Amino acid sequence: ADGTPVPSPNLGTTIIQDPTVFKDFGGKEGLVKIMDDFMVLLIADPRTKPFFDNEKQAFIKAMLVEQMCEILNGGCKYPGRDMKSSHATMRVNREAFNALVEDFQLAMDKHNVPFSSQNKLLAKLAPMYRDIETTTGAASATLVPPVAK
Ligand code: HEM
Repeated sequence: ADGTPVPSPNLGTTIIQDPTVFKDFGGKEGLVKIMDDFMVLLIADPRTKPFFDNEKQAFIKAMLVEQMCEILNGGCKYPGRDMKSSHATMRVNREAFNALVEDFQLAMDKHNVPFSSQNKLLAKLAPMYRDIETTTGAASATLVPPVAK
């Protein structure tokens, strides 16, 4: 009733109300560019390459754009799955999670997103480790359990 958007149940967090943050990301166009560079970094990074060097990268990028756009109150509606179910078939550990966050910071730096706005978004993403980290052991992008031939 007060005009506050209702967060999507799959978003994993609440949205950022301050509209200057979305502007600092260059709007949706800016997010598309950031995710393009982010994916390049993820594939160049040996810690994350096994997860992203596959045919799903375009889909994942598109989902990330919608998710970040909605979190930044950019008028998008994230259509993807929740964080727990979309990462449940992998073994993501703390190292892999931190590597992804580092690479995302590099991508945001490259696009001159002010540090304060980077941190506002990162504060929303950081608690998602609870749903995304699936192991305290070795990381692996192999489906669990293995798919029978
Ligand atoms: C805060 C951190 C993260 C966010 C916000 C995030 C977000 C997302 C989103 C929105 C999707 C698409 C969901 C869907 O399928 O509908 C996805 C899928 C995926 N994510 Fe993440 N993710 C994060 C961390 C990670 C990490 C640390 C890894 C591995 C190192 C990872 C690997 C993947 C992979 C491989 C998929 C595709 C899964 C599939 O479709 O089979 N993600 N993620």
